[in-house]
Amino acid sequence: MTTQKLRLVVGCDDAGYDYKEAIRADLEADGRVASVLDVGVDDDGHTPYPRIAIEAAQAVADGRADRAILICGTGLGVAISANKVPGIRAVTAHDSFSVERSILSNDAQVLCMGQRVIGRELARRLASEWLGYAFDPASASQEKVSAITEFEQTGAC
Ligand SMILES: O=C[C@H](O)[C@H](O)COP(=O)(O)O
Repeated sequence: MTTQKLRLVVGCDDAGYDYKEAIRADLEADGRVASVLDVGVDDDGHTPYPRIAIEAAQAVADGRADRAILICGTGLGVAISANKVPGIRAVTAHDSFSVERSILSNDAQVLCMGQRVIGRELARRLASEWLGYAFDPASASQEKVSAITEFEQTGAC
């Protein structure tokens, strides 16, 4: 369980707008959430997904937010884009177990989902479940997450 309220970012392209809006409303009403920064798009937005995903990931990497949820058609393009920001671990996950392990195994700060892939209510439920997990830096997974960071920073691991 998370113990401190999370500062979140949400973002999408036009293919993910409806789910982003629904999830943002859920997050804003959730007592586990301290704040929600919406980096777009809005209801007539056509910003390409890489720009939205990178802006959201930079907010996390800069320490302005703790985590982000990104929605596009598949959840793939936003994950690829977010992962280009140093320090970011973004995953695409559409099932409960993967969402859990994205935090507990991978300490991933960014969850990506696809509006053209899963149902709206499942996406909302997964977002809620995701909020409830916290990575344990004392766990055996820390060493593996650290190896990712080491490679990113030094080119070796
Ligand atoms: O990963 C990309 C997303 O699914 C995006 O919403 C759609 O991208 P496309 O228009 O290039 O297919």
